[in-house]
Amino acid sequence: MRFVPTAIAGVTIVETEPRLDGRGAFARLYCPLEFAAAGLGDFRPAQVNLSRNTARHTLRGLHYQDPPRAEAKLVRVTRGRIFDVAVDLRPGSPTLYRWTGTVLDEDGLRALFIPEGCAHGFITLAPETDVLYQMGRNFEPGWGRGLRYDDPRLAIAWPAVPAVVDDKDRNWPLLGADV
Ligand SMILES: Cc1cn([C@H]2C[C@H](O)[C@@H](COP(=O)(O)OP(=O)(O)O[C@H]3O[C@@H](C)C(=O)[C@@H](O)[C@H]3O)O2)c(=O)[nH]c1=O
Repeated sequence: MRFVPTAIAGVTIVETEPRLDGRGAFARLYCPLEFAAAGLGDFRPAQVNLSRNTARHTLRGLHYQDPPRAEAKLVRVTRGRIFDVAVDLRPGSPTLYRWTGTVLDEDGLRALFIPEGCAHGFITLAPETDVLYQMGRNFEPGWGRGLRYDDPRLAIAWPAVPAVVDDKDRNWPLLGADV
């Protein structure tokens, strides 16, 4: 596996190194030892979730959880294509409130690791897009928090105008004027 850093410490593109043969390929997608060796901490997926998105330009996010329920996630696409975004919310971080984004598509061989303390969201770039998440923590209702995908203080350069957005995601609070 190859771990490619982004502009935000810990937010990491995880690439696989498939072994090809006459049948096709074999690829390792996750390994706790390799994650730890890459400096990503003790990421141990507790749940695996599927997000199925019917329409192109469906936007979900930006979602995070505060301590003590902060959660890391490893995100990949098994069908279709997304622009995947992480926002740094860690107090004291030199990249606080900065965002980074990358395209993930259905070859499934590239994933984005989002560490605890960062918000996450995506927009689909194709219809019928499936996003598979490995989550570092079990789902507990009531701990979910959000940022507005169109918050002018984040100024995320989404590659398309969102066509489908849940009311919940349209109504997260904007960041304060002091940010
Ligand atoms: C996140 C989650 C939701 N649910 C339920 C709650 C609700 O009834 C339904 C849909 O939940 P949501 O509206 O929160 O789904 P969604 O808006 O897709 O939430 C997801 O967005 C992306 C951007 C992420 O990063 C994920 O971690 C997650 O927050 O599924 C679970 O049962 N388990 C879970 O882990």
